[in-house]
Amino acid sequence: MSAKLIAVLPGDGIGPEIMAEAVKVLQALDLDLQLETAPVGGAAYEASGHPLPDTTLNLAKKADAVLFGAVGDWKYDKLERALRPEQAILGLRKHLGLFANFRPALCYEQLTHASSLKPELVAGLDILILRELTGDIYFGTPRGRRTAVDGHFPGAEEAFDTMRYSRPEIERIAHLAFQAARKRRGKVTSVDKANVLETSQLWKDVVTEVHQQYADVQLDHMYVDNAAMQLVKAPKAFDVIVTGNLFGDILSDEAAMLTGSIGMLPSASLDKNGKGLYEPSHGSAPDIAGKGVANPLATILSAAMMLRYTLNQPAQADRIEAAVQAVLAQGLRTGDIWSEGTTKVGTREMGDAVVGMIKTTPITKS
Ligand SMILES: NC(=O)c1ccc[n+]([C@@H]2O[C@H](COP(=O)([O-])OP(=O)(O)OC[C@H]3O[C@@H](n4cnc5c(N)ncnc54)[C@H](O)[C@@H]3O)[C@@H](O)[C@H]2O)c1
Ligand SMILES: CC(C)[C@H](C(=O)O)[C@@H](O)C(=O)O
Ligand SMILES: [Mg+2]
Repeated sequence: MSAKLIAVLPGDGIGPEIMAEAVKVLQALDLDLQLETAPVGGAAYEASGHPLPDTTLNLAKKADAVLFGAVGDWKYDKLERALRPEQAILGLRKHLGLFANFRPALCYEQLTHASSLKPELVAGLDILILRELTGDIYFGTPRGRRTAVDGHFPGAEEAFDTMRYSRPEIERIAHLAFQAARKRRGKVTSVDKANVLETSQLWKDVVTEVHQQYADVQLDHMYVDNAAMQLVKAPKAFDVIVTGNLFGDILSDEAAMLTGSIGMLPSASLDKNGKGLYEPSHGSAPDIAGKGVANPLATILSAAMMLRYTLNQPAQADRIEAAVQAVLAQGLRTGDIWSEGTTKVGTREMGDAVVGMIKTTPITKS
């Protein structure tokens, strides 16, 4: 069988630092992978004038899977929107049809005390946020600037975006949510703002209809403001949360803190055939970039998701996840998850420790 092609897109800020560690981990597994790196985001803009050059997009399309770091930097905030680094990840999601974003929030036993919540609230936490990724106000048109003709300030400059969802877009993500719940604890919470937004009312109606095909799964609906509150009040009451693009973006960052740090939250963004892009849920963290202190575990765990979901190597994914847990059990911590009595290490040391653990605990190939 020929080598699987992985597009490696490190990006900006801490992106190259965390990606180097994930690549080391993949190389430590005895797998037939061909890793090809390409610029993306601000790095690509500097090199070629566009955050998602055709060469990078074509590599991503051709590859069996994409491993993505992070993009963005404050210095690009004044660029016209189409040229900003964030358009690279939005463009990849759109062009590759990556509509289903799985963001599992797991609180590892060793990190119970790293969460900003009381340990008993997060101990054993295992929830899955399923975020719709190619619709909603992120991609709706029209959008832009204009002169207000009504409202509180007619004649004033105003900006507008369009929130939209179509029935099939909601149906396909709802099916995935119920199917995921079947393999877990059998409960889906659909999060919306149907008390105000028509988009959300359609979301709620369609999720309810699709639920009729999954009588064995429990379905609850929750408004997003309440969901934000319940996530910090009683996070373990959730199993699968399914929601739209904007609410999912916000709730997944909130859920990250239940696990100890945003540096722990991996993600998989899948198309209808299971092909995917894998990236940490966090951004390029310009405030700590270049210092060698970023937590590489979300990216390393994203590589594990890639092995499980797209490359059909579940045993190798297990191996990475077990190595991460073993390293945490040894007491190694990057600054974001450090607590009294543990050992603070940098990005590279953390990656080296995971690689070392993988090499000393080999398993049979899947
Ligand atoms: N998918 C992506 O590429 C992606 C995702 C989110 C934000 N961004 C972009 O990243 C830039 C910075 O955004 P932001 O500051 O709002 O969010 P961020 O996620 O980059 O950082 C938020 C906070 O979390 C910390 N943090 C993030 N990742 C960390 C890690 N691995 N280890 C330790 N600490 C970590 C940062 O230091 C910062 O204090 C912006 O340009 C934004 O648009 C990109
Ligand atoms: C960088 C930005 C476009 C992106 C999003 O909003 O989807 C990020 O916050 C994420 O969560 O992946
Ligand atoms: Mg986000």
